[in-house]
Amino acid sequence: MIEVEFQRGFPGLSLDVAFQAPAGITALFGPSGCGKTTTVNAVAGLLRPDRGRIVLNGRVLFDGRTDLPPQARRIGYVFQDARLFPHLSVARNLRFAARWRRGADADFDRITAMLDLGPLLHRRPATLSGGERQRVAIGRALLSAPELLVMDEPLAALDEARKTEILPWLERLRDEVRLPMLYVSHSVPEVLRLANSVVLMQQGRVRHAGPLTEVLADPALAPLMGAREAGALIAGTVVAREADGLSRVMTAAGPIWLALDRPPGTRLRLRILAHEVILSRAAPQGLSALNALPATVIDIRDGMVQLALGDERMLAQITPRSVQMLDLKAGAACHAIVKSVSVLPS
Ligand SMILES: Nc1ncnc2c1ncn2[C@@H]1O[C@H](COP(=O)(O)OP(=O)(O)OP(=O)(O)O)[C@@H](O)[C@H]1O
Repeated sequence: MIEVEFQRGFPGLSLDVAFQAPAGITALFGPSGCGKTTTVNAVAGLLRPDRGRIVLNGRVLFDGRTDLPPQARRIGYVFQDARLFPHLSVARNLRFAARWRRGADADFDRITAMLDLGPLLHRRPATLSGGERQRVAIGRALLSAPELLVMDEPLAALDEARKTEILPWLERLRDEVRLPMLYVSHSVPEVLRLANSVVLMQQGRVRHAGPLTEVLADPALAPLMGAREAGALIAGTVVAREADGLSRVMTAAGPIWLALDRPPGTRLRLRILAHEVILSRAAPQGLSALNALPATVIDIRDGMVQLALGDERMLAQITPRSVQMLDLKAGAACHAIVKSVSVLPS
């Protein structure tokens, strides 16, 4: 767990930042110039706050008295450009990061296997693709045995094909390495695919910090991620393939049937946008939509109905006239009819 709280003034912007990030990927998200890079630099020890307190797993990195230098903070940093040593092979770039550590050989084998770096070990950085270079940079950061991984727009310099190539590795990192990771990004698709939590930043301040699912399902916060993005992000697992070819996906909101070809056990993230959900007070009958889930209204605001479905939250975009016709208010029982679901790998 990383605990961050600091202030730092610049002529054009004063930063006043506070959030905590547990294990998993926490995206620092916000418009250009809102202070994302400055924040991760303060955490990594590359920028000195005016005041504050930064604590990693109970260890003070910075406060009024302590100010550990970057190399003593146990933080792995992956920059936009990989910054590998050009004259060293991939293997030597990797070994360099672990050079002082006991147990480094076992880590070398484990991390090389996890990121499938074996075939690249004898190559020089100049002969690698941008995506391969970033994979090596991630491996190098992990080999320093960090307690926190900081990634500042690690995909920003890559073209779409290379981004697509590296995303599954970042997912693997998220699911297999139990580290807190701060991930700076202003790409909504990247955040949706990778993040567990989000720190939403605006003009040097934290507007909200919390689980991604909570941000997307909150009508007040979702617009900060881009108006089109309001909706739910629900975790599910494929449990069965039905006789008619549809897959049954179990979620905390209930079972959802999807036309998918994934084996049972596959974990997914399901994205259900607010404008793809319609509401009905009675259990719907005679509808072509496959998925109608019992729900309870939590709140109605700005044309959005916020719903509870078991432990999950969902949004439905709705006109004031429909709110009136259906007599919807907080606490009302209804059914959420989901017209379409997009599936993100998890
Ligand atoms: N060394 C500095 N000197 C003066 N001002 C600075 C300095 N570093 C950061 N700032 C101020 O902080 C602002 C935020 O910069 P920062 O790079 O953290 O934003 P960002 O959210 O990462 O933006 P982007 O998405 O474009 O990378 C800058 O626009 C600038 O006003």
